[in-house]
Amino acid sequence: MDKILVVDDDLGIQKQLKWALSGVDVVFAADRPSAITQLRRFEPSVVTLDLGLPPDPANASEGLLALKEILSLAPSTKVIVVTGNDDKEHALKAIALGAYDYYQKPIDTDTINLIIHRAINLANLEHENLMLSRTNTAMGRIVGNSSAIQGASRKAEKIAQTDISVLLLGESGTGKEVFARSIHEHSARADKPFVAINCASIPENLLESELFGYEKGAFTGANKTTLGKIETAQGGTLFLDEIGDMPLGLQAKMLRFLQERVIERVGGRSEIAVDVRVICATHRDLQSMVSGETFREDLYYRIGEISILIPPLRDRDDDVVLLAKTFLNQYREEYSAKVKGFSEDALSAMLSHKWPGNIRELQNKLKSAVVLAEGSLVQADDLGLFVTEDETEERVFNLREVREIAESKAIRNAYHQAEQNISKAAELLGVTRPTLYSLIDKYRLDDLKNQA
Ligand SMILES: Nc1ncnc2c1ncn2[C@@H]1O[C@H](COP(=O)(O)OP(=O)(O)OP(=O)(O)O)[C@@H](O)[C@H]1O
Repeated sequence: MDKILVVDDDLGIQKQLKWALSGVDVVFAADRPSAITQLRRFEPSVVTLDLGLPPDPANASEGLLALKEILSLAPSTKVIVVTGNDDKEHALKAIALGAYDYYQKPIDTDTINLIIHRAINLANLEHENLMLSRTNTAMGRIVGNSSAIQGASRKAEKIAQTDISVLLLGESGTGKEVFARSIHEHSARADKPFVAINCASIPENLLESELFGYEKGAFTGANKTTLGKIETAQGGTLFLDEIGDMPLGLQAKMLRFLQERVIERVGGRSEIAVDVRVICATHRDLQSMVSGETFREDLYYRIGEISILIPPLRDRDDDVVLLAKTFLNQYREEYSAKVKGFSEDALSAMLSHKWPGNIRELQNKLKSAVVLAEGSLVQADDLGLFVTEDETEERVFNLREVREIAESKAIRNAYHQAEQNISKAAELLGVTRPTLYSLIDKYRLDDLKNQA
């Protein structure tokens, strides 16, 4: 239920508003300090604030101070100031300080009801927008909040508008194909084909005809002329996954295609012009392959006019929780399962696991957990993860560092357990909210601060 805080020392007005505001959870405060306590405790989306508060009810100073404190603690709160009959000056001052609206006494129930409900709607809308902008990166289908993934998506979004050849680098299962598709979908070629081919999964002798196509009679079994992947992508985007596994012989033919934008089918004699944008990906270290002469240097520079490093899951802060929730919802529907969320130990285990198989590993673990979970919460056990002692134990620098790592981890856990609510997280950790904020600053847990 929507919560509103009424700050007024007049008990008559408190009562009047309590009756007037049906369907809303109303809490009260009669002075500035208790208003701040209630704000911290209930986090109302809307506050009505009488500017004439004790100890100086004849003046607006205490009310204006309360307004400043409320907005600095919870800037998205919609504060409606209530002023004396002819006190327009202070009302305008309050608006200049960031109040959402003002209302002059005497209170007319219908009007104030309308103003309050409009403020509640706006606050809810802003909250929804904020949630959406957090879960969606610039590139739409890429789920993630961390600065690492946001940086990669911003780069991809800019590149999408051009025809530059892109090289996506990253470990297996980090989402290179997802990025390639997103770049295609955000490009002018979006309504043309996106054709993907994995160079590592096709036997060397078949890869050439798979890519370039073949003429009828080119080899035994070539009963009819067949287009290759490059031609099928005409006008669109060709995604060459695992380019590092392309045999050296074929690399030369690929280079010619990239330089001249023409191909010859296997067994063919004529050149065919193709207009495709090429995106390559690999988990290999192409630079050292170039040094070891297993990858052509000229091809390396041609495919990697711009490269984007897709970060491993372990470097994406709390994205693992966001992704896990997304996949949980997806699999729950797919398998008509009953699980609703994650237990504390499951969250903890997911946050400390290193995810060598990245997002694909997370998906696999979640699929079986959704099927195996007995209760309504997925447990660490269901994920095949175990809450281990801190994995950094083997490399201890000093006691300060140990404390810092342990505290950061505990803060992250509490924050997720409290569903991103800082006040609740502080309660779980047994510290005050300001102390938690200063710890977040101290340990540079910036992503938590941005979401708070
Ligand atoms: N940021 C993301 N948000 C949502 N789903 C994602 C994200 N990144 C990857 N996935 C999902 O994770 C799985 C693995 O991604 P993908 O196949 O793109 O990885 P990859 O890096 O190309 O792997 P490989 O190198 O093994 O081919 C896919 O099912 C994909 O849909």
